[in-house]
Formats: sequence, structure tokens, C-alpha cells
Amino acid sequence: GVKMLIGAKEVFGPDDSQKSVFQEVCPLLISLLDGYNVCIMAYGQTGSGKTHTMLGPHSEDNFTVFTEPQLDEGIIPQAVRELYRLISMKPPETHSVEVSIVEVYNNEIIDLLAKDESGAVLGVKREVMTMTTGGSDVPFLSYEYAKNPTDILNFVTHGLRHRAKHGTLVHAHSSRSHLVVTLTVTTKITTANRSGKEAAHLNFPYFAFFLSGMSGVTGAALRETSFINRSLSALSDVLGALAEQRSHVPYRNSKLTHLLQDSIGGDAKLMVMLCVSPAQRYITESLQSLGFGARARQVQRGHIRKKSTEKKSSPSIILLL
Ligand SMILES: Nc1ncnc2c1ncn2[C@@H]1O[C@H](COP(=O)(O)OP(=O)(O)OP(=O)(O)O)[C@@H](O)[C@H]1O
Repeated sequence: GVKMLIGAKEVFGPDDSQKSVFQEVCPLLISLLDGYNVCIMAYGQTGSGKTHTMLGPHSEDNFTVFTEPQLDEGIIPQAVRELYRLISMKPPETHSVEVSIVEVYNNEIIDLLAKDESGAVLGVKREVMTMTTGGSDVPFLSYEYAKNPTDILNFVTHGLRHRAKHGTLVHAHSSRSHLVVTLTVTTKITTANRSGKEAAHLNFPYFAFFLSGMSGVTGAALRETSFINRSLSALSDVLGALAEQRSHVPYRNSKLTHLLQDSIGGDAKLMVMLCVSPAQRYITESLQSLGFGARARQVQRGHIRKKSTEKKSSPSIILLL
């Protein structure tokens, strides 16, 4: 019933494996190598399973990296391994991957891979700008070159550890900030031009993983919570404007939506993983999440640049109970 209600593509229950969830993501990796920007968004209340879905089993913010695939690993490790497998089938030296990890906390963008002169990682505040092309960019953001899946997963672990430690976040729960892990693939396509000489083109599609959730805390954490809720309502407003094909999309109303502008608008492919508790006591939160999914579902992806014959498509919504 829920599936029909919000038009979810697939619904997964407690007995479904991480592998079966990943099957939904696999085609998006092909799209990435075809040149599309892709974004997978995990959305849901505190404790609903966003981190479990995206990374796999973890204790607090500690996530262990394994060189070999693990039985229960989440979407990020599986996607990263599949990405390198796909790249290994391409001509050598044509694709390279860089990773950036950003936390959006109290409407600030924090670069979780920024280092000081001694190489120690520290969170540094960055700004998001609108470029002359209309897209968004974060000047000075750290991008780390990653030669294999383990490299990427190590950076993610570093980022997560740092996220848990910086500033007032010591006691804070992860749901009080948004985490954005982005993989940028540089593709060198060599084509023979009219004079018979080879010309190289560079293309930078990227794959963003985004974890976000609302929480119902009070007291000291209220400030963080109100920022979380404000950026999520800004996200909802952006999806609403895109769904109604309004000429003005309010990306710049929050740092989060400004940062994610190129991942949710334009011809980017968006997949929303709604993490929803099956428990009755969370019915309000669950309905809120389903409402968000329903709104995201109505967005029509615009400006398809690849094949003009391709139909406009909507984001895929995956429901995890
Ligand atoms: N599908 C699942 N199978 C087994 N355990 C799960 C599953 N989903 C979540 N859990 C467990 O439930 C707990 C909460 O999940 P998780 O930390 O992923 O939630 P979250 O949405 O990331 O929370 P927060 O927003 O507070 O960070 C964890 O102990 C996790 O291991």
C-alpha cells in the first residue's frame, strides 16, 4: 500500500539484504560513467538506519574499512567496489577518481578532508558559490585522489571520525549534521578530430552520497536541530519548485541546497532512500519522511543532454523499513 501511495520503486523490509538494496543503485554507476551527475540521498529520522544502509554495520561513528567485500556492507562500499570494477574494463589511464567529504552543520560547510601543514586532518569552513555557468562550486574544497576502493573507504572513515570530534559536536548525535561524500570521476575521452589528430576531452561527472535526517531533541541541541530542520525544509522547497517546474528554484535558501544544487537539479539522477521505522510510536516521523519521498517523486529531471529521444524521468524512491 505504501509503495503505491508514494510511488516508491521498491520497498525493502528487515529481512532484505544490503546486496538486494544495492541492486537498485547499480544502474546509476553506469549512468555516472556515461557522464551523468548522480546523487543517492538517505533520508530518515534518527536511528532509522541511514548509516547502516549507506555504510554498513558500525558502532557510533566508527566504521571499519575492509579491503575485501563484506557480507553486510552498505551502499557506499559496494558502489565504490563496483565503480572500480567498471573502470577496470575501460581503456587504461582514461578514468581517475577523487573524493571529497563535507559536513553541513549549523548552516556551515565543513571540509572534513582539509589538512594543516603537518598533514593532520582538521575541519575547515568553506563557502559555496554560484559559478557563471549557473552551477555551484566550493572553492578550496579538498579533493583526494583515490587509486582503489580501500583508499576511498579510508578517507570516508577519516571524515566520519573527524565529524564526530570537531567543536561542539562531541556529544552530538550524527543526525544533527548532514554528511555529503562525493566521488568525482575524471574521464579523458580521446577522439580523432578532422585533421586526424587526437583531441582529449575531460568530463567530470560525480556521484554524491548524502545522509540526512531530522531528530526531535530539545535543550542544548535545539540549535543544531532547528538548523537541520531548516535545511531539510529548504530541500523540500527546492524539490517542490522543481516538481512544479517553477522558473525560480530557491537553491540558495540554505547552504545544503546550494551545495547539492547540481546533484538534485538539472539532468542529475537522484535516488532517495527513505529509511522509515515500522514502529507505531514513530508514525509522525515516518509520515513526514513519506511526505518528503512523495514530493521528491514528483520532480521531473530536466534538460536531458545525452539523447534527446530519452524521456524525462523522475527520481527513484526506495523505501527501507
Ligand atoms: N537493516 C538493518 N539491519 C540491522 N541493523 C540495522 C539495520 N538498520 C539499522 N540497524 C541498526 O539500527 C541502529 C541505528 O541505525 P543507524 O545508526 O544506521 O541510524 P541512522 O539513521 O544513521 O541514525 P542517525 O541519524 O542518528 O545517525 C544501528 O545500531 C544499526 O546497526
